[in-house]
Amino acid sequence: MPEPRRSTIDAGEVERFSALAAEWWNPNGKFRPLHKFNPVRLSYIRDQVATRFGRDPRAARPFEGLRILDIGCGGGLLCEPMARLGAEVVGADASETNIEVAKLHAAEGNVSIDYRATTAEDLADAGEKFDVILNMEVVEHVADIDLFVAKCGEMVQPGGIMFVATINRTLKALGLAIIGAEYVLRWLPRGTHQFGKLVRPEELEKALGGAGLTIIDRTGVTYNPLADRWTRSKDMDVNYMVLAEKGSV
Ligand SMILES: C[S@@+](CC[C@H](N)C(=O)[O-])C[C@H]1O[C@@H](n2cnc3c(N)ncnc32)[C@H](O)[C@@H]1O
Ligand SMILES: [Mg+2]
Repeated sequence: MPEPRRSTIDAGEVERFSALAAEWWNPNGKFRPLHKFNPVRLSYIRDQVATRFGRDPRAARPFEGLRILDIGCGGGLLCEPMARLGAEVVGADASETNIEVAKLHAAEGNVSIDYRATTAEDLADAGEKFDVILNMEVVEHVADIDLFVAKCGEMVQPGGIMFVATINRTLKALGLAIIGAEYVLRWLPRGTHQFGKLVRPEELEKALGGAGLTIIDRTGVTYNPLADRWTRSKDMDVNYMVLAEKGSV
């Protein structure tokens, strides 16, 4: 008998996000933290993509001609700005409800995005390729991180790049990102993050390496309570982002 096909879907996780789908575009709702992350992650993505692909970040549509996959796109908080920067965007999420919300919002704003309710494994197995993959706040919610990263890696064109944002598995992250954010400040619903599923940078690096990608940049993302703003920092103990590249040979 053939082995059952491995899947990246953790049904409980996908269900939890589907149940909150109406909240995606509410800047003060359950996804407020993602809205608050947007300025820092967008400026990082814009600057890195511009550098790696030789674009002028101040141009009106610097991402023209680039094909971008936003995997685990949720309501499309990153897909829309990517499309506005000129990219051809595929937004994919395992939750059909999220994709419905994302499609409606893009239609209201007249933004063109190819939204699909699917997984990384199905896209990769269909032979899809991208210049840039955004893998933001997803790896800590999948069932099989090595498979997920491997399938995303397969879809990166030689010379292409993948951004990964997640939360480190440290005691500081347990205190700030779980106890602080879910129980004390109530920024996120309780149970959003499970400590055991958080991802250490070296684990991510190993999974990326197995997928033929090398980390070329890394940054911490930390909260500044006085400014109520997230900024880049050297501290990768809690939230962090890495940029990985697939060699062009
Ligand atoms: C925390 S949200 C991040 C949304 C978006 N990337 C952002 O940062 O604004 C995680 C998303 O990943 C999706 N997801 C979870 N497991 C997935 C999988 N195996 N394949 C694709 N999407 C998945 C969930 O449905 C959810 O929308
Ligand atoms: Mg998360």
